[in-house]
Amino acid sequence: MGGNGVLVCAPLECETLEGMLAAMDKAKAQGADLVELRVDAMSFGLVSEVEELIRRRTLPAIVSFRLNSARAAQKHNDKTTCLRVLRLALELDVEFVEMEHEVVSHFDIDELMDKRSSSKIIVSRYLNGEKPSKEKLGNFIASMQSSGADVIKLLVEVDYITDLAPIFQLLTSCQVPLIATTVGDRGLISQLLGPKFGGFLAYGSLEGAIPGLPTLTSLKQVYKIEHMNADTKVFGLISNPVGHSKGPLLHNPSFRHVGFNGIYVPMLVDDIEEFFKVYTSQDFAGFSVGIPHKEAAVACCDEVHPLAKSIGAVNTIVRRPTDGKLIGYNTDCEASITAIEDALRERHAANEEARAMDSSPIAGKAFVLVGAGGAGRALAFGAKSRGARVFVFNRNFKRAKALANAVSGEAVRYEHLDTFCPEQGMILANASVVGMEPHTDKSPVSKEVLGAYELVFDAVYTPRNTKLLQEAAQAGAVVVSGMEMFIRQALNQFRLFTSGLAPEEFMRKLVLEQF
Ligand SMILES: O=C1C[C@@](O)(C(=O)O)C[C@@H](O)[C@@H]1O
Repeated sequence: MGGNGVLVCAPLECETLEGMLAAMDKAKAQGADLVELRVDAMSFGLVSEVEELIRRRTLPAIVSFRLNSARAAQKHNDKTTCLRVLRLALELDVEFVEMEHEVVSHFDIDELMDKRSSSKIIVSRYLNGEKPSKEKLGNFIASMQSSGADVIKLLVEVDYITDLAPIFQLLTSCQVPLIATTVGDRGLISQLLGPKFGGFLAYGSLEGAIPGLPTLTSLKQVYKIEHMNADTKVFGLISNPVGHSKGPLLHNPSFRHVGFNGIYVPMLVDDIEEFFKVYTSQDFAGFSVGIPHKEAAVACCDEVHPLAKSIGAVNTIVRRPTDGKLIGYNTDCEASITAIEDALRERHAANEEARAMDSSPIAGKAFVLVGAGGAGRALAFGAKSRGARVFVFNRNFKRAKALANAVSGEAVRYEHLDTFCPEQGMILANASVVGMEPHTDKSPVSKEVLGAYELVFDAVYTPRNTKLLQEAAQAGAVVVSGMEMFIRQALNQFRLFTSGLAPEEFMRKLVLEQF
């Protein structure tokens, strides 16, 4: 158990007794404080197997026998068996016994309550297909509370991250210990932020076992939720997809390194405008913005920094503590352009043809940009500000044209990308998602034309060495990984999040050693 009293619980669903015991040992090794034994998952013939499981448990346990699930219907589990198992668990004095509100009657609950000595009773309810308003959830809680439960649990299916807001409000206000857990990828932050809002426990899965749940190792090592308290400021990456981001691995340890009480979580957001309508509290203090929301983010801000405004894309938002206003910035532009400049300067210095340090090594060069989304806009404006001639390629030609016009550049049809070679020594920058995990066998540009480029940059950073960069290196170009842009944009973002702190050496070391 951590400093805030929050328990980390691993739900285990194995068919065999030995499987359950092995999974329990694993959960223990990965830092779980307790396990939820979903005994309805076991294909046991005898209740004696459950008895053995409980007796041989190596961690405190919740014994749960769900009847209200698709699996229960398949396995013909019935209420009589369920009650037998729960009675047995109480007789064996297991730490927690969980029963479903919609299955077990008040009469059953009373009977089971009478049986227990020190076990705590969790009464749970599964809500699917209903949009969970705060009122609705509150009503369920009130009726569950009247059963005399020690702990109440809500299992909610969420379609959008905004569905979690009423759950956070309830966690804060509920008078009885409350567990709120969710089903679906959009619910991930309910477990990561639960402890901040007063949740009784957080669920973590064994490596990769349950989609939508954080892993036990990430709860323990990345988020360290045991340190979280009501004052912890929430930061997050608003993106879709979001799972590829290394942001949580970078920002969370860095917050701890500088002693800043913050947590940085992935936020799988479908509609950014709706997101900011719902999450208005000062608890949600700052955001990174990723694909595909960077352009739409501009309109969500109350104030936008002039650079971000001219680019038309925001990748960083800070909620101003004094008045709650959302202020938008762009840290991608300087990050990507300085990464390219530094690599060229290094190359020129090595070749002893160094130019005057005060002019950009990009000045006057042909800058070929692939992708006209948020990241592409930042690169195009950055290149233009350094005096480059910008050529924009984008699958949607209209967007390519609009961006090219904005930077006095030229839009070229996407079909010509593989043969485009007006001169030698150009710079190529990929700002599209082509080549990003899981599509690592793809490259936006064929290798035959790469010899025309002096430098190739890829904004994709997962993987660090994309197919494009591998082929560019083979063709003799200087290559700059998106990881360099990632770290630089994150450093400035971190300064904005924390009002000036940025442990550069620490953050660079993390990226080098752990990613
Ligand atoms: O483009 C990126 C990458 C990012 O989306 C991420 O993957 O963590 C975070 C954003 O701030 C940044 O602009």
